[in-house]
Parts: sequence; structure tokens; C-alpha cells
Amino acid sequence: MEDWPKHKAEMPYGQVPVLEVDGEFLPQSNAIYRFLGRQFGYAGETEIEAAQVDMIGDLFQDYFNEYREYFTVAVGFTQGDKEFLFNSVMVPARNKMLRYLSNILRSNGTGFLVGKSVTYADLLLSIHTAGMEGIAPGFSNDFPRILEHRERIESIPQLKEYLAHRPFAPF
Ligand SMILES: N[C@@H](CCC(=O)N[C@@H](CS)C(=O)NCC(=O)O)C(=O)O
Repeated sequence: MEDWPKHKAEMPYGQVPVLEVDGEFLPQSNAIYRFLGRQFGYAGETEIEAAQVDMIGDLFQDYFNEYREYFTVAVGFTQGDKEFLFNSVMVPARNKMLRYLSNILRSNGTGFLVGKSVTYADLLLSIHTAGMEGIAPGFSNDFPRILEHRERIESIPQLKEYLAHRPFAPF
């Protein structure tokens, strides 16, 4: 955080995340997800699946905007009443989003959010609930399909290996 003001000026829009590819700086989470998803085969197998995966990526942006006020206080970026914001901002946003995604999981019926295999939409969900669990323990406990989905995603061998050895990430 102390170094951030220096790096902010180097970022195309003064924000992170930014992916650097062969000297090109690519900002915006969803552009990065699509770029990596297409490159490595996690962006949906057909045109309609790709659109459904992107739809979930966009939904996560809207969702983040809904709970941003709680999140910035919870991780110490801004000052505020964390408990009040959890109940008034985070809980309604979480309930709406996790219910919606539980319904998608139930109707898709493959164990994944889109199609028959893992996509970046599944990674967004499992990373989100894992991160929130660190901030608000028990975050997804009322959503059994979401818990089960996270276990499925985190037990993918390559991901399991990565999660066991990745550098410390605060959230
Ligand atoms: N729409 C952008 C939003 C990026 C964004 O809000 N970045 C925040 C961190 S999550 C940031 O860089 N904040 C530091 C700052 O603005 O100085 C995206 O999805 O990548």
C-alpha cells in the first residue's frame, strides 16, 4: 500500500488489476478474464456459452458495486461501521447474488455454472466466496450449492496445487 501512489501513475487508468503481456498493459478485470479465458480454454465452448460466461463476469461487477462500501471498510481502505455495513449492504447483495447463482447451478445441472466444464465464471465464484470467508466467516453457509461448488472447483488438481503454494493474498 505504501508503494501504490508511485505505481498508480504507471497504470493506464490509475487502477489495478493490470495484466502485462509482452510489454502491453491490459487493465479492466473483465477484459483480463476474457483474454486469459480464451487463451487457456476457460471462456465457454460455444458462442452462447461464451456469452453466458461473460454475463456472469459482468454480474460480478454489478455485485461488487453493490457491496463496495462494505468491502472497502472491511479491508481497511476506508473508515466506517463494519457491522452495520455488513448487515445493510453486504447481506442483501450476497443473498441476491448467491441465490441467483445457486439457481443457475441447479438448472445447469453439471456442477459448473456454464456448460459441462470449468470456466472463469466458476473461478470468480469460488475465489469470491473463499475471499469473503476470510473476511466474514460463515459467509456462504446458508447456500449449500455454493459451498459444494467451491469444493468441486478447489479440488481440481492444478488449482489445488496452486492454492496450496500461491504467495500470500490478503483477500
Ligand atoms: N472496472 C475496474 C475497476 C478497478 C478498480 O476498482 N480497482 C481498484 C481496486 S479493486 C483500485 O485500483 N483502487 C485503487 C485506486 O483507485 O487508487 C476493473 O474491474 O478492473
